[in-house]
Amino acid sequence: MEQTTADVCVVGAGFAGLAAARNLAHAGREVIVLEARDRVGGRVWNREMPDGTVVSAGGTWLGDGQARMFRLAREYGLRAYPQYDDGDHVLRLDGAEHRYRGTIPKAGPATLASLGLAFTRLNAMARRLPADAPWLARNARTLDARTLGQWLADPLNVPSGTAHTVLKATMSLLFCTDPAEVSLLGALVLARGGGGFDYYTDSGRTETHLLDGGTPELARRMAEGLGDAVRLANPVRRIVQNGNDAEVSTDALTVRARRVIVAVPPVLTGRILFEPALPSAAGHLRQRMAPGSIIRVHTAYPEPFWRGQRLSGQTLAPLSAVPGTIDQTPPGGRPGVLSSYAFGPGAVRLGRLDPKERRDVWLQALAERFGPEALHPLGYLETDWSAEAWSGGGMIGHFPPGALTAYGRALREPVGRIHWAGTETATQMHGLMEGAVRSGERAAREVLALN
Ligand SMILES: Cc1cc2nc3c(=O)[nH]c(=O)nc-3n(C[C@H](O)[C@H](O)[C@H](O)COP(=O)(O)OP(=O)(O)OC[C@H]3O[C@@H](n4cnc5c(N)ncnc54)[C@H](O)[C@@H]3O)c2cc1C
Repeated sequence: MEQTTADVCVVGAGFAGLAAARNLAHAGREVIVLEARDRVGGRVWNREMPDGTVVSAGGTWLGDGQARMFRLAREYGLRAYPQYDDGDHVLRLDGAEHRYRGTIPKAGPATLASLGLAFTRLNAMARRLPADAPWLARNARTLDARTLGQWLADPLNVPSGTAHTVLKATMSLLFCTDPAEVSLLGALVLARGGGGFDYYTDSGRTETHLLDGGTPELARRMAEGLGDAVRLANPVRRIVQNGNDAEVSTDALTVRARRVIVAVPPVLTGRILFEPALPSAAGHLRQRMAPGSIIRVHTAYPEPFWRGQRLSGQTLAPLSAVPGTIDQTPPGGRPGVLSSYAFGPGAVRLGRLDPKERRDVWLQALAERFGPEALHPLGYLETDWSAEAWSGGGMIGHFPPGALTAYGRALREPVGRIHWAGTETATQMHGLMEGAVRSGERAAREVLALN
């Protein structure tokens, strides 16, 4: 067993861990980053399709408010290019196809009024939350006892049935789970950090740019800058705290450090043995913050043929097996790449099919929107984030009812020498790559303030 020492040991080399390590190294601290996978990036991942096209299969788009991500991309020499946005988006509802541009679907005045009312009410509730301590809001218990699904199902909040269908699909997309599993208070925490739900649900604000080479290339370059400090294929099994330092152990290595930053998806802290055990709130909170299910499929075609039909490639079909699609064609324009998604219970159902059957269902769903050309891709690549052992699902861990008011204080509160990072701990841009970077920087500041 190799033994080594560092000022700070960072667990996890996603954007949160890398941002923390980078800032600590800049401040002159000796850092070691232990990463379970044989690659860095965590929930960002570049994968090669059968035709050789490389696609970003996890966190991909930057948008308004992702200033740190844009800055890091510039610093590490990566160009941001705009998302293809010409042509019509499509909303498929009740067997009808509504083409629209911009953010507001043409879905009838009652539906639109209902959507507007719901967003106004949700945003007003979100704005009233204290960003750092939503569990202290005056009505926190009431909000936390209710699910997002219950709130959406109340006709006083969402009078139109069609609007309910759209909102339920949109929220399932955001949390990758049925809104019945998400605390209303927890959902508002996400909204609060982006300035409102309309930010997270407006691709014209959240998905404005991609990085040439992909966001995983940015993570790779950040890790390269840290040199030998990043130790891949080293899942942390145990963290022992004693009087003077902490001992962080993998199967092959023990790092003795004065401080530890744990930057793994919250629920995966349950795989680490803490000695002494974590205080009950810290453990219980993380056990409850499970991620949802998301299957993402990339299909490559000789060219982005939908653009010829004056379609942007962006579609929402709440009742389809594959509710969402977006154009992810590389900047050169060839091949044409569509990224499509199944979320929550829909993704779980599709995951049960055998691969051939799932591919057939998937391509058929694309053909309903884009025509028969969609049935014959050059390449087809599935990424099921639930099958990723070191993510356990995606896109983010959510708060179930009761968790925030009972244990929320433990979200960022250090436990002895252990500090917490990860996008789920971010107060701003929570759930996004920007939130991950911000959380890593915050954890680094905590450590620097102490030593
Ligand atoms: C399909 C998908 C699409 C997304 N789309 C977008 C998008 O377009 N824009 C956007 O901004 N965000 C998007 N996101 C969210 C974004 O990817 C995440 O918010 C962000 O990458 C999380 O970073 P993190 O560092 O907090 O966690 P992670 O990236 O999960 O990093 C945690 C790291 O810890 C490692 N780890 C886990 N356990 C251990 C252990 N015991 N020992 C050592 N290492 C361990 C993991 O391997 C991982 O590398 C998307 C996510 C997914 C899954």
